[in-house]
Amino acid sequence: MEKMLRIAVQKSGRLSEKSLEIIKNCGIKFGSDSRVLKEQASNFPIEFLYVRDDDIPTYVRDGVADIGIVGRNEYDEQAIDLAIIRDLGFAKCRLSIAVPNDFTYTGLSCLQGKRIATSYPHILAGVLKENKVTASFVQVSGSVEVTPAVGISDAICDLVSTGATLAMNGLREVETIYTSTAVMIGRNEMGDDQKSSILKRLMLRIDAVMRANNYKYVIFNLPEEHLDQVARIVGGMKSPTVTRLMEKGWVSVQTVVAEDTFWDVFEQLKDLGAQGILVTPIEKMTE
Ligand SMILES: Nc1ncnc2c1ncn2[C@@H]1O[C@H](COP(=O)(O)OP(=O)(O)OP(=O)(O)O)[C@@H](O)[C@H]1O
Ligand SMILES: O=P(O)(O)OC[C@H]1O[C@H](OP(=O)(O)OP(=O)(O)O)[C@H](O)[C@@H]1O
Ligand SMILES: [Mg+2]
Repeated sequence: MEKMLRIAVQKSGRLSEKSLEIIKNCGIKFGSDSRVLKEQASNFPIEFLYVRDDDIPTYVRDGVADIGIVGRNEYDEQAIDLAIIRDLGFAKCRLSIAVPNDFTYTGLSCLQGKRIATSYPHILAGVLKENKVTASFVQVSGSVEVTPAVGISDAICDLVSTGATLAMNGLREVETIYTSTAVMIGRNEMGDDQKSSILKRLMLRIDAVMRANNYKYVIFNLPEEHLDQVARIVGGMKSPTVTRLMEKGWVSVQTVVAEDTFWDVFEQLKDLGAQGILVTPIEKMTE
């Protein structure tokens, strides 16, 4: 019987949707009912385990799951020796220190002797130690932002993305101590050739999906005289594809452009007389 690679993903929360989306975009079919906590894909040798994110590093260490998707913050907080197989890039957030709006903050030394509420005592302890600050920790597993208002902490250290939760609870961010994205984790040694080869196949697909997400396919018309300049701006995968238009002196150019440089490139193309710029997403992309 063919072996299965077992992946642990968060059952519900900030990581769930994107974790499953990335695997679905690999053409892997699954997802019967959200109450099913273990299921197999119908067209790939992979089995899903839907659990709390805090449990994922231990499950992977103990071999309950072979790989898992967690926030890097959770992985570092638990300090379990595992391998980071890939940074998946989503669930971008930061671990920050925040204080009540009326707290006069001039630096980490202001926290000396204070009570700090957090769900990340290990990461926080490391930063305070480095800065020779001694504080007491109030360990809570959620709703950290409420603790100063109820008098059990003087400051907090929690995850921030938009900053809306801090603002709505009368807190202000004063120090970012850590930044995080979702990562795929696994044991340093899989210890099983069949599973290693399934993981290799899976990563080939995930890489193609991630690369595609970072690029756009761009088509535009251009006065031929500007082709050399444009080729320097848009390299494409090898070089741009150029076809002649019926109208004399004009060409159509097809290329790929990295998402994070897209608007810069767009402006330069406009300046060089590009017209009818069409931009489409790419589904899969290999090197
Ligand atoms: N506001 C945010 N924006 C982006 N990513 C976030 C945000 N908050 C948390 N994350 C990331 O998502 C991970 C899971 O967050 P979530 O709040 O869903 O966890 P949880 O409440 O501990 O869930 P669980 O019920 O599975 O234990 C965090 O460890 C972090 O990496
Ligand atoms: O800066 P923001 O965009 O407002 O996001 C920050 C909030 O998001 C996370 O909690 P989440 O909403 O996931 O709830 P939880 O406490 O149940 O984990 C985090 O713990 C913050 O409370
Ligand atoms: Mg959790």
